[in-house]
Formats: sequence, C-alpha cells, structure tokens
Amino acid sequence: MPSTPTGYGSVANFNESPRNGLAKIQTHKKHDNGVCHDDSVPTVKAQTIDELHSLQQKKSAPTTPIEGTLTPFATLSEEERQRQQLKSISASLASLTRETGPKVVKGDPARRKTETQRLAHDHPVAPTIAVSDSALKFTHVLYNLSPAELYEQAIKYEKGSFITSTGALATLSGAKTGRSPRDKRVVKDHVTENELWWGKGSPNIEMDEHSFMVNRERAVDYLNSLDKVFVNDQFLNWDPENKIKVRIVSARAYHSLFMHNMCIRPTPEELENFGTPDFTIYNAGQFPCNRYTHYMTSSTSIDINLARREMVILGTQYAGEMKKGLFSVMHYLMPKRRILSLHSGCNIGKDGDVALFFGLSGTGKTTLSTDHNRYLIGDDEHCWSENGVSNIEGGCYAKCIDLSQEKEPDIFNAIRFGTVLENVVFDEHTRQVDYTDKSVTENTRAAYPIEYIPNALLPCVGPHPKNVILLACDAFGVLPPVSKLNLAQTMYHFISGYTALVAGTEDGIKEPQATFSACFGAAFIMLHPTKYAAMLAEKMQKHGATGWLVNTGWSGGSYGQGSRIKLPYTRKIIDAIHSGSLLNASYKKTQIFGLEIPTAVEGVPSEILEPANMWSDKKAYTETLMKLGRLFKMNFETFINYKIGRDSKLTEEILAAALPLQFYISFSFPLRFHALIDNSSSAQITSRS
Ligand SMILES: Nc1ncnc2c1ncn2[C@@H]1O[C@H](COP(=O)(O)OP(=O)(O)O)[C@@H](O)[C@H]1O
Ligand SMILES: C=C(OP(=O)(O)O)C(=O)O
Ligand SMILES: [Ca+2]
Ligand SMILES: [Mn+2]
Repeated sequence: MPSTPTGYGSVANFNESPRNGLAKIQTHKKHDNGVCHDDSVPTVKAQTIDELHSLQQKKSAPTTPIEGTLTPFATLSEEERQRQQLKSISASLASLTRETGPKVVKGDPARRKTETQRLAHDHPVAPTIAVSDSALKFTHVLYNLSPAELYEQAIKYEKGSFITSTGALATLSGAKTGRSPRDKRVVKDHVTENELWWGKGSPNIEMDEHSFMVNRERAVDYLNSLDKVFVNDQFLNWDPENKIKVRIVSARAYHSLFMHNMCIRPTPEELENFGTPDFTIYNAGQFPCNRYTHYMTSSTSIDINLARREMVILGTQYAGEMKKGLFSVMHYLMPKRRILSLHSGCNIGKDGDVALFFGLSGTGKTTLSTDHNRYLIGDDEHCWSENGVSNIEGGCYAKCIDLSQEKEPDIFNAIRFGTVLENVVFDEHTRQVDYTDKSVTENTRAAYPIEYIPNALLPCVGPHPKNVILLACDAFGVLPPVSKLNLAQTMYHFISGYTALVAGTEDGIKEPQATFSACFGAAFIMLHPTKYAAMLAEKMQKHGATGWLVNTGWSGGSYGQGSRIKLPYTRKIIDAIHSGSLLNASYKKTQIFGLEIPTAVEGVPSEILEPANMWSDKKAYTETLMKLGRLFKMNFETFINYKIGRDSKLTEEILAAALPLQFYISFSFPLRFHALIDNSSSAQITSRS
C-alpha cells in the first residue's frame, strides 16, 4: 500500500482494513504529482447543517412570465419579473374579499417562512371592517414546479401518493375515477345561445352567467383559503400559428403534474414571455358546489364560460376533467378559425403517411396510435388545418387495465419517473404495480409526456392524413374486424359515433350497451355535429383520404360468448391500411350495413374477416346484426333533417349510405320499424363519451 497523502489518514486506514474478510479493492490511479489517489475528498465548506443544506440546491434559470409581452426580458430585473408574475396570478385569484387578488408569494410555505414574514412586514395591512380575515393571509404560489418538486409536494402532503417500483407517481383521484359528463355546464349567453349546440344529445348543459360567477367565487375562495396553490402556465396545440396559452390553478400537486405532462411544456424563454393566459382553469375539485346555487344537480360541477375564457371545477378530483374540458374549449375556438378539432389519435409512417384514429373511450386510439413502426403525433386530441395535423397536447393518457410489457411495451415503459399513475393498486413493499387489479377502478390511467414514447415525433405535427380509421369496440360481435368505407359511409359512421362496451365489470354476463356519440366525442363538441362532419368531409375529399371502420371489439359472438379480437390481429389490419396493401385487396359487401370487407389480410386468419363465419349460432348472429342495425337507424333519426355542408348531394349520399339498412329493416319488421320511429328515445342507447 502506498503511503497515505496528508490529511485523510483515517479514511485511508479504513480502506486498508478489509471488512467481512473481503480483499480490499486497489485502484492504481496515479496523479500528475505522483501521489496516489485514495478516493478521499475534502470536507464540505459549511459551518452549520443549514448551510450544508443550502449548498445542495442551485438557483435555476428564471421562469417568470411578463405581464403583456412588450417589455423585453433583458431590461427587467429578476425581482421585477417575480413581482409582475405574482401580480398576474393574484389577478387570476381575485375575489370579493380580495378585489386585487390575494397576496401571493412564490414558493412552498414550508420552506419560505422568512420570506413571508419579510413581505408581511413590508406591507402592513390595517384591518378594517370591510376586510375579512382571508384578505390578510398569504397564499403561496407554486409556479410551474418541476416533476421532482411536484413529487415531493404530493408525497409530503397528499394522502395516497407513492412512488412505484418504476418511479411513477401513484395517486388517488378520490371519489370520482372518471369524468362526470352530466355535471358539465356551459354558460348560455346571447352569443353562445346561437353558436353552440343545445338540447337533446348535446353535451352542453346550460347555466347562466350569474351561477357561473357563484361557482367561480366559491372555487377562488377555496383556493385562496389554502396555504398554497399550484399554478401551471402552458400551451395547447403544436401548430405555432394556433397555439393557445392556458393557466391551470389547482390545489393538488397531482393536478399540477398531470397538466405538466398533458399540456405542452413551455421553454424557460417562452415562460418569460408568457403574458396573459388565453384560458384559465380554477380546479377546486376537493370542494363541492352548493345546492342553493341555481342549476346544480349534484355536488359536482364543471363549468365553462367561453366569454370569460374560464373553467371552474368543483366536486371532482378526476384529472381528466381538465384535459377534456380544455378539449371542449378547442372544439369551440378552432372551428372559428376554420380548423377541425378531432377526438382522435394520430401517427405517421416513415414515408410521411398520416393516419387518424377516431373512437370513443376504450376503443384503441392510444393503443393503436402508439405503434413501434411509426412515429407518434398524439394519442387523443388533434387539429386538422390548412397546413395539416397538429397535436393539441404534450402528453398521452393511457388506460392501464391489464397492461403488460409484452403486449404494449412502449406504453409500459413510459410508466417511469414523471408519469402520473392514477388509481392503480401496488404491493405495499416492493411498490410493484398490479395492472390487473380493479379494486379502485377499471379506469386506471397513466399520464406521461409524449417524449416518453421512444418514437414520438417532435414537434407533434404532420401533413394531411391519408387514412381515417374509425374504431368501434363492438361488444355485440357483429361488425367486421375491418371494412373500407366510401366518403358517405365514413360520414355516416362519424356522425353516428358507435361503440358498444360491456356495462359493468361485475360477475355474470351483461348485455353490451350500444353507445352513440356524435363525432366519436359528443361529450366534447360544442357546435352541432354536422358542422364538424362537414369540415371532415371537405378535408377528406380535398386530400383524398380513405375511411376505414375497424372493430376492436368482439368476434364469434357477443360479449360472454365470443372473445375480443386479438390485439396482434388488429395491429396487422392497421399495418395493411398504412402500407396501402388493403386498398388494393378484393372486397365483398356485407348485409345490413353494406360494408366492404376484404377477403384476405396478411397475417390475419381469413375466416375472422367475415363475422358470420365466427358465430356457431347463425340465427343469433343475424338477429344481433339486425338489432344493432335498428339501434343505428334509431340513433340517426335525429340527424335526418340536417344538411351536411353546403352540398346537399353529400347529405343525400350519407342518407343513402344508411338506406340499405333502412330498407332491410322496414321490409323485415314493418311493425317494429314504425314503433321505433314513433318512440325514438330508447333506454338501450346511452349518450356518453
Ligand atoms: N384488438 C384490440 N385493439 C385495440 N385495443 C385492444 C384490443 N384488444 C384489447 N385492447 C385493449 O383495449 C384498450 C383500448 O384502450 P385505449 O387504447 O386506451 O383506448 P382509447 O385511447 O381509445 O380510450 C387497451 O387496454 C387495449 O389493450
Ligand atoms: C381521457 C379520456 O380519453 P380516452 O378514454 O378517449 O383515452 C376520457 O374520455 O376521459
Ligand atoms: Ca376520450
Ligand atoms: Mn386514449
């Protein structure tokens, strides 16, 4: 052993004495001065433990927005930037008790005690009778925290927050584990009264401006009553010309991290120039609404006010409300700019061919747009403008039930540090997640930034789509695994927006529930469905896109008898659509729906392509098919008197697309047919997203 250099003898001696009988490890690294390196390091330059802790964290680059966007960043001091930022946030949180907003202080109250005290001293407030106690308190603002900081906040202060074995943040969303479409309200004013879709089938349940303000004040007062609130300033839409600035004020680190992942994350420079948001969410989800407030029908209310560009959330902590609430707003703002907003996934091949995947929840948008052989543009919300497609979001929100590394490696591997994992069950010691466990909910979810998918395309934009794939999870088991659609059929199925899932997850076989949700997203559209349909038809026609109907649901019988079409087969079908090979396949037409089905698809057993083949009870098949046909027809009655676009020819063609079905049904069941027309409301059809 070479001689020990000066000063650190004890360390060297420790290294020299072999512990547990193991031979010591020799490292023969020589320094220039010829003195042997002994792995010892100088002691820290700190006099106290507090000083030591202060060395641990380096000050990060300033990330403060400027009021308005005119003042150049360089001319502002850091202090002035902070002041302006706090002023902007304070204005967002203004209420009756604090007309100019609360006294906001940046940072965690647990760590910035001295700062609060200093500020309190600098701005003494003389209490008067007009000032309530809440006007005197500080509200700390945790502004655009990083995932690491949000993890700490969640774990320290939010029950049910844990780090899983792969580093994700497991959270509980509380009593609500899914969206509450029946509690979503939109302010009806003299503008929205004429612009929006109201009434039967519409997701826009009305409320008046005053009731909105009551709920808004309730949310703002709740948020101000807290020691701290989280504020996220972020963007929506990757199209640089149509980017929307959003501010999310929330009470939970879970909500802040969720939106950090789901919205587009600004660069430090973009944040410095953020200015005033275009839209603000007040998420006071832990706090209920008040039953004495007009229009309230439950303790939950999600309220959108387009004139004020605000949304208020009361009585639900399900984070998806924020993402989908903003999506509704985009369904209003974008069509005004002649841009089509789409509830679809989107990816692009190596040759630049773009595909859209429409479908209701659980039909496969996220699963099928995440494709190892293609670049992911987005999994759920897009815009189609004159320039092509753009993702609205900066992240994905995948269903996790029964997730496995083998079947969906990209999604599985995205569940790591930074990802929010909602309502999953894990081993209390190893923190290994059991993705099959539905104890909390069947709707377990992972929210991760899009770049967690290895082949995500950044920025998330692409040229005009070549294929428009309509996904239906048909639990009746009668729709073909794939069919090619003409434009009129595409529009018919787009307006119908069909899927059928199984109602409950309890034991025993349940009837599949047919769901018709216009534009495959009736819960999020703001205008009449025919407005979006007309835009889609025009764009598909102009850019020569082909429509496809893909059943990701049952085959060989309805739920209970048949089985779900295997994901690898669906992937093969999708591959054949992307490659163009399916376009040139030979086709035959089906009964009732008049769908063109291919006779062969590479990698898929041919017999499954024709659903009738797979049913052992052919009579049951025909009956089920006709039943579904009737449900389609009944659902479409509402749209028969509407024209799609300026072109009445297309409208006639769309109706004709439904005609073979109509004739068949009226011929076979004349009495039933009339009965159905007379009584168009059926308990079997549910309206959901
Ligand atoms: N043949 C199939 N095609 C697509 N998804 C399937 C198929 N079989 C089972 N699945 C499962 O169905 C679910 C589809 O959900 P997801 O992709 O999240 O839908 P969406 O994004 O449209 O809400 C996933 O859990 C997926 O694993
Ligand atoms: C987040 C949602 O989207 P999807 O189920 O379509 O993935 C939702 O509908 O709440
Ligand atoms: Ca959805
Ligand atoms: Mn999805």
